[in-house]
Amino acid sequence: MSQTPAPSPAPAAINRLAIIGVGLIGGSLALSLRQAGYCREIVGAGRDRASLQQAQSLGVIDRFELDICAAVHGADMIVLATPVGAIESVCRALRGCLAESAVLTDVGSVKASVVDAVRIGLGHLPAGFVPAHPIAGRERSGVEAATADLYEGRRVILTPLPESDPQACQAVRRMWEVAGARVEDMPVDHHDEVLAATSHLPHLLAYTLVSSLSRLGEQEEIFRYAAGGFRDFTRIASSDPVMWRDICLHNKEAILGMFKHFARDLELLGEVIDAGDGDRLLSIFQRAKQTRDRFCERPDS
Ligand SMILES: NC(=O)c1ccc[n+]([C@@H]2O[C@H](COP(=O)([O-])OP(=O)(O)OC[C@H]3O[C@@H](n4cnc5c(N)ncnc54)[C@H](O)[C@@H]3O)[C@@H](O)[C@H]2O)c1
Ligand SMILES: O=C(O)C(=O)C[C@]1(C(=O)O)C=C[C@@H](O)C=C1
Repeated sequence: MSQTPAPSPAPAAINRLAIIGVGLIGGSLALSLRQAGYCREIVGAGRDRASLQQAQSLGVIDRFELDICAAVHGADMIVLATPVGAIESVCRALRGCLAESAVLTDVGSVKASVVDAVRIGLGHLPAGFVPAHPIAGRERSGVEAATADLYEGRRVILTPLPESDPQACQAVRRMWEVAGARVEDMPVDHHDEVLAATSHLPHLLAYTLVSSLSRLGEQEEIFRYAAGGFRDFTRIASSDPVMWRDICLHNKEAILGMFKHFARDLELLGEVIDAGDGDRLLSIFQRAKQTRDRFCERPDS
């Protein structure tokens, strides 16, 4: 009796995906696309042989290259997933190696300076370049922290440029949707202002609080009595210092603008406490509680 052959799997939409910088963010993208069968081959590139070997043995990438040009050879999708301070030098190394049809995207936490870095590094902005930023992550870094479900139900912001080819935008959007994300477009400058408020400011406050307390003479004693409040507020101070140094250096104006806004409110709080104005304290805390409770009720929070 003749058997009906099993239907052949749908062809992978990305033939060769090259990820430059296979850490938490690039590695998680690779894992989720691999799980979905969306790429025929995933090639990793970076500077550190040991971590690329680890990425290969964890099944995150199929193979790796230490030479960035070799890694992007024949790739139809290239993702820059290094800290933002490395993007310019990576793009310099990519000069003359990118196929005209290749789609180039990134995952950087800031966008205006990444666009500048790509323009300077490559010498022009290719039509295939579509900047992107997944609003998902954690305080651990490196490929060992990567997970296939990191982007499930999370937002990814695309900041397409006037130069960006609509088909390249569609390819980047589809890739992130396959990884489980909800994709939205936003202008570059607006992205940098919004993220300065809700991501960069909280990280810098957490780092500063821990750094400031660690220099108190009584630190042995105070940390003995630190508990859930301290742990919750400061989780993100365990994030990668190189990544956050680069974010500060590359989103300076928006971050300093948020510092001014926050410093005014902190000063006001000091005045209200000094004046013993309980009603005013209550109204500040009530507004904050309502805002955070509403945020936490959102399914995507
Ligand atoms: N961690 C987060 O929560 C988060 C969230 C969203 C976006 N991002 C952005 O994603 C990017 C990567 O962050 P991550 O958390 O995956 O960091 P990571 O440290 O886990 O990974 C970065 C990788 O880049 C490699 N690398 C560094 N410099 C390089 C260079 N010059 N050439 C080639 N490879 C290089 C490192 O070896 C590492 O493998 C950053 O731009 C960051 O702003 C991070
Ligand atoms: O959840 C965390 O630990 C993160 O730091 C993720 C987080 C953030 O929410 O601020 C950090 C940086 C990004 O660019 C995007 C997301």
